[in-house]
Amino acid sequence: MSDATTPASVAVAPGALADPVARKQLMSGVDAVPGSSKPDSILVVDKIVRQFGGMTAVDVGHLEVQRGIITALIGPNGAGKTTFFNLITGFDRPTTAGKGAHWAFDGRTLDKTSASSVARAGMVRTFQLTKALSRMTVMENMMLGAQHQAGENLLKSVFKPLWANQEKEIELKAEGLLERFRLLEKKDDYAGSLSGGQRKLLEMARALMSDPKMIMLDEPMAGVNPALTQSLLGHIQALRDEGMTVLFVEHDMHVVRHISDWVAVMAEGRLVAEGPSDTVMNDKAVIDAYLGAHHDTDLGDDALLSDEVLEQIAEEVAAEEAVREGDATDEAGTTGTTGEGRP
Ligand SMILES: Nc1ncnc2c1ncn2[C@@H]1O[C@H](COP(=O)(O)OP(=O)(O)OP(=O)(O)O)[C@@H](O)[C@H]1O
Repeated sequence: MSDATTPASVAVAPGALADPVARKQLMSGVDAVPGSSKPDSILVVDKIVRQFGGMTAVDVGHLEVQRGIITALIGPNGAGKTTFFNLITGFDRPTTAGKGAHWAFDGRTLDKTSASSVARAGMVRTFQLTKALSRMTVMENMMLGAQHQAGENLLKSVFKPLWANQEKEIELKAEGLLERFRLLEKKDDYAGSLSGGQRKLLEMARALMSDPKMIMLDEPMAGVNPALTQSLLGHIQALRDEGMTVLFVEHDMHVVRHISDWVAVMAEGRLVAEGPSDTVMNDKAVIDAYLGAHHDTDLGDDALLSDEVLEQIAEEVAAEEAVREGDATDEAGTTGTTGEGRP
């Protein structure tokens, strides 16, 4: 848990955070430290640890997600982001289950809640199209997204005429969402025939069938061509502007910079930094987490390459050159060539 001062609790009115100034103002009182308290947290996570054999994939002490804004969860490969998503949505169990792990969504404890109950509570994640889903039509995929509504319940099937109206309603809702995501004319096509970007739109549309309060997107931009990127980003921002909370995992740092109101960073299973994107992406812990291993990682802004990092890279390059020169000199000594390798 952070030792940050708790900002005054503020109940955010739906839609109030469509205004960027309001969002900035709201988050300006929040300390940019891992585990900081938020004015109106929709998700609060405590002591979630997941070990695989002897390896700790996730070890998050405390994390709060602010309601009504876009939060990005970033971190290098293997940082534990997907495992963390799996844990809080009930698709996996923490090693600390029953031993201090606790998480609550919109005030409701989810520790022992199944994945479908988590979705019913209003926290819904997108899923990549599996082979089975690819063989279903776009509309069939949408109807699956509404599974917990009438029609799913076998008992109700006995009284079909009673809920047949609702089935029609669900279909209309699906059509409305498909129209919004420009997929309506594809509704009878196999989902597998969609482009990468259209699949992402379908994943989002399907998640919205259950009217979530928070949508969790796992790499929404992966495999999306530039033409659809802008449209996808616009859809994500529109959801936020309508009052939905968005939590997303993304590797594309340009995207993170562009749409995130807040960024949380994981490395080696832990939460290592938090804050507004411009602050976080200049944070030494973040730079170390990404650049420590991969100097060629694009963090979306050259400004991130601080003097310190540039100096470090320059030193490493100079050291490598010195080694190469040493090798060349050795070679010259044994073959009788000049330093430039010419006889
Ligand atoms: N089922 C599993 N069994 C064993 N190890 C696992 C399992 N799932 C994840 N891991 C390990 O846990 C660590 C965290 O993986 P995870 O996929 O959560 O990271 P990530 O941050 O989502 O990475 P990426 O950005 O590459 O998707 C990795 O070392 C991974 O190999």
